[in-house]
Amino acid sequence: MKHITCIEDLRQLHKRRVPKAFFDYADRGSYTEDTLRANSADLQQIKFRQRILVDVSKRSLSTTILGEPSAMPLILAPVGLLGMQHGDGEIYACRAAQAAGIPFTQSTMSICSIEDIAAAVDKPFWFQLYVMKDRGFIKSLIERAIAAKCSALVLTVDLQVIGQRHQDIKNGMTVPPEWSLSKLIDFATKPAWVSGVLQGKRRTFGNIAGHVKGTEDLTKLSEWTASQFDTSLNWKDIDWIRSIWPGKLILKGILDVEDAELAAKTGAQAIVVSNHGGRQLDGAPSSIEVLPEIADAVGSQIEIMFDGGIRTGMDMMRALALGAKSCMIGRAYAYGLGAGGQEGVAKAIDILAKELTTTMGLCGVNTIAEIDDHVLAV
Ligand SMILES: Cc1cc2nc3c(=O)[nH]c(=O)nc-3n(C[C@H](O)[C@H](O)[C@H](O)COP(=O)(O)O)c2cc1C
Ligand SMILES: CCCCCCC(=O)C(=O)O
Repeated sequence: MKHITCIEDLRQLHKRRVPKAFFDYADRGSYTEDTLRANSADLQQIKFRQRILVDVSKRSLSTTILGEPSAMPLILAPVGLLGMQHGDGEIYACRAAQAAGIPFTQSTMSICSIEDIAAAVDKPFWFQLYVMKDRGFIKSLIERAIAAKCSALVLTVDLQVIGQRHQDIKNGMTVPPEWSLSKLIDFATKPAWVSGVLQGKRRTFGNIAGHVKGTEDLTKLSEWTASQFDTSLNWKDIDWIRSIWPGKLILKGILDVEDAELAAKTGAQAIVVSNHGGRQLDGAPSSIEVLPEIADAVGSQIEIMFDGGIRTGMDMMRALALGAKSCMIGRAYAYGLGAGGQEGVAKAIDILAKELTTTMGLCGVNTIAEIDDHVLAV
């Protein structure tokens, strides 16, 4: 990893090492991908104010996230199928996050199960929930997260209806998955990836397989899962979740001020301003475009997390300056995982940390708490 200097280097290595279907699943977005592109493009347009001759010798990235100390204002976002980017990918990503002193969020749609991760790491991690029609199963999933001592529940609220990702269909990432000669050849040319995945604990959705009747079979499992996303999910369901989950609750996928105001009234501790990394509502604004108005409206009532398009520490600084208390990354660490397992995820975190600390120094700030819009050029 010596010559890897930025997240784009990890992306290129991921692309070489992981079969195209899984690389594209991580990399691409929904429909025209306008929102996917806008996430990064809008961040990059924001310019900093360079400040000089300020003593920046005592810079620190340390902060708190939901009242807990964190080495930096960064969280690994829930990313489905990490175990297909690298065998046991969820475990390696969680270990890298914990070694760096930041939270890791396990997706409902993980390959490793909640219990697999809990048995493999020392500290609590966060669990992300997709609410499915089978509420008995969802109740049992929340109870499993409680038993595993997960320290926050991230309820994703922007995937009741699934945005189509054209490239997944073209690559046969469908229900059931499609096989082709070119796909088999692609797999055959990635022996290190194949052996890593074969050595992994599981190769299907670990949280779901076997817990619901018939889902031991891969086709049935994927059909059941695809049919389970619940379009009837609404604000009243938050009360039901809160009646089962006693801990910290985060609502992820908010882009609208009115929704942020409703979220602040639910008793949740945080929201994530997010458009699901441009994978859902194509044509939605970039996350950074709506962050300032949401932060103005509810920032004093509820903790604000941000994601969408973060590829550099400079992007983190921009989001912090516009009202986020912390940032989540999805692709940036998924690229690291595909490129080099735990070491690759650690590299992604380290790249962002170094870029953020450098940017702070050149903008004349020493602490995360000092970052606000005075670091931006107007
Ligand atoms: C491959 C992939 C899978 C994802 N799976 C989930 C998921 O299971 N649950 C969820 O809430 N968000 C999921 N997301 C969205 C991320 O949590 C996050 O919102 C998004 O990646 C942020 O944008 P970024 O990738 O530009 O950092 C996924 C994102 C990617 C790239
Ligand atoms: C059947 C689609 C499930 C998608 C789950 C993972 C996810 O959120 C993503 O963005 O991909």
